[in-house]
Amino acid sequence: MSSAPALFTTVSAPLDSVLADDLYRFYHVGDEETRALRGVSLTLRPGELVAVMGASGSGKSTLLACLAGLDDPDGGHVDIGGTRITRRPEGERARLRGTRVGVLLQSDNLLPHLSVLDNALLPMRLAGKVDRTFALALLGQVGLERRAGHLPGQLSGGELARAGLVVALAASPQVLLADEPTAEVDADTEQRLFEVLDHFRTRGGAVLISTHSPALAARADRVLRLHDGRLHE
Ligand SMILES: Nc1ncnc2c1ncn2[C@@H]1O[C@H](COP(=O)(O)OP(=O)(O)OP(=O)(O)O)[C@@H](O)[C@H]1O
Repeated sequence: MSSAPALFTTVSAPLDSVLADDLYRFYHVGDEETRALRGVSLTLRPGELVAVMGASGSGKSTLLACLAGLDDPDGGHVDIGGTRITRRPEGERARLRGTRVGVLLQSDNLLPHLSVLDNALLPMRLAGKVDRTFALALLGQVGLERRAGHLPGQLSGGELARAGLVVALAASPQVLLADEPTAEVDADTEQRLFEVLDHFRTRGGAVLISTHSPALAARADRVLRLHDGRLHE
């Protein structure tokens, strides 16, 4: 499986894949203020895999959501391949994500009434490039070829994690932003998922993951640590 043929076309992005400049995000619930991000800056370049680690509640999911343009920071901005995603109309953000960014959130990416294969074909349809052979090859790479016709509710937790990654990568993005892609999977499944990330990185994709897994972080090019809303390399 790890010696799979080159699945991803080589990405050539001349600019930083992701540039985050001085991000602030404060949440307010009643009188309670949570300072989730306090001046976070980072760059993610083509062909690198960066892991963000930090205690539960340190702001990792908030950072990922701001990078993906799913949430707006209160201060600072994010550029994807030189294009601003922060505080842009939702249609523009969705287009940018659809063409350049694969997003894998903690709550999985799959629509419950579509088969695993149809879930993988959906982002391709939105990006205007349906490639069933590629979708099946990706499913094969994560060992899910025999689950293509199953509904998400018929998969195990580890299988769901693998299918979610396939959906995030289906439209051949330049950037993958994945929030704890190996949460709640066993060591073998983590290895399979890493191989897919590594393959994507080798072909020039830029990967940023949040993780609690020291084993996964050890295989990243860089590890960033979030503590009290600030990043430390
Ligand atoms: N929508 C929200 N409203 C209010 N507070 C929030 C909201 N989302 C997150 N928070 C708070 O912001 C802080 C950062 O949360 P976040 O989910 O980014 O942390 P995390 O590092 O991803 O945690 P975990 O590792 O447990 O997933 C936490 O204290 C959380 O309670």
